[in-house]
Amino acid sequence: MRARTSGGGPYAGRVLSAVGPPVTVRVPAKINLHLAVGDPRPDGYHDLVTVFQALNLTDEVTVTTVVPGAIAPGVSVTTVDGVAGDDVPTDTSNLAWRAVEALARHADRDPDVRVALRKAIPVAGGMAGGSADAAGALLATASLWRLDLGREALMGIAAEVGSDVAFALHGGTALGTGRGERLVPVLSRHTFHWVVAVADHGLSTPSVFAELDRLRARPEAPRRVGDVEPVLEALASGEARSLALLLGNDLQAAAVSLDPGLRRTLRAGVDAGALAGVVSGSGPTCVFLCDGHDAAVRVAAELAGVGVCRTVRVAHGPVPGARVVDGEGGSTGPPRPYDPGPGAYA
Ligand SMILES: C[C@@](CO)(OP(=O)(O)O)[C@H](O)COP(=O)(O)OP(=O)(O)OC[C@H]1O[C@@H](n2ccc(N)nc2=O)[C@H](O)[C@@H]1O
Ligand SMILES: Nc1ncnc2c1ncn2[C@@H]1O[C@H](COP(=O)(O)OP(=O)(O)O)[C@@H](O)[C@H]1O
Repeated sequence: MRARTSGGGPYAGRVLSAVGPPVTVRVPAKINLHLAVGDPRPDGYHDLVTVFQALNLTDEVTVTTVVPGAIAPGVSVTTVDGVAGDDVPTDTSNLAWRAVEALARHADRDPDVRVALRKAIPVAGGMAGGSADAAGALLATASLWRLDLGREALMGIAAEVGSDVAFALHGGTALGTGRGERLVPVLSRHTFHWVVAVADHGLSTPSVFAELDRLRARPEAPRRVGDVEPVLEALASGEARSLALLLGNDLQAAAVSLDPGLRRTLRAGVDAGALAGVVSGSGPTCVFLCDGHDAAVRVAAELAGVGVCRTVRVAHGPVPGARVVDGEGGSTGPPRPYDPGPGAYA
């Protein structure tokens, strides 16, 4: 079914796409188990060597075809699980919308969709919630439009939208280089159990990178994290205790410098019985590796009682990247053009 708009508005006279059922994609948050940050590049970015892991803390992105007079183009946001969504834009600066626009340019068509975000990933928390929404919007829109896109093409568009978007599509555990957008799957045996301490405020990613540059310009520059190889070996062994000794993040010193209260959060998690804790990405979320699910539940309960953060969540990883989900709001149509494949969470 194709429809032509009538009357005014941005799509007046244009041929609109077939009005198929909405597509819903579930997409995970990430944490960085290892984050080595290089010196600033001429383009303002920093080269990274990072190990991402996707956690079962997910946003849902539903993309619906615009119906003139009924469904307007744009973005709407609802939050769940106590997530504070005030900072999430609903205009064209929303990363999910930017992803739709990037895909529309690639497909040479109008971005004639409505994007509904259901956010459970903390905002500006160092868990790449915006990037997750962008990845979800890309996959959902590509499915809605039944674009014949390969994995490489979709990953390329993802990397244009933001450094972490490609990983949100990929999921699992992966080694990221460049800005973090060049990915290689990492063998990760077993499931790792985490406690996620969500702060009551966000930290701006560019400010944290800038603070690291400032700290590194001083004589007492923070120590850099070690090589990534031992981290990869610990992941392959599946030993949480080995991995705990190796968690490291060059941005942690900068995040703590901007938000000294994080020191207390990190200490409280370990005092509560976690094997180790680390700031995720640019923070301020802190994640704590625990010795199994039951231990994580105990640590979460104790940490929640200390009052060092807004909310505490129990999570595990690795989990798959962005996936079309069936059910209400989802689509049960024929196979989708993009399939990240089983290697996505080796
Ligand atoms: C730090 C990390 C680690 O995974 O995660 P978050 O803490 O944001 O979740 C990422 O590298 C963040 O990726 P993302 O949030 O997509 O960043 P982008 O939108 O690409 O960049 C935002 C800004 O951060 C700085 N930036 C980002 C990535 C990078 N490799 N070097 C940088 O210097 C730049 O100032 C850039 O303008
Ligand atoms: N869909 C989105 N969800 C969350 N934040 C978004 C989104 N689109 C744009 N933003 C902006 O990006 C900033 C960083 O958000 P987020 O991706 O959640 O954190 P981080 O970069 O720390 O992982 C937010 O403060 C917000 O202004």
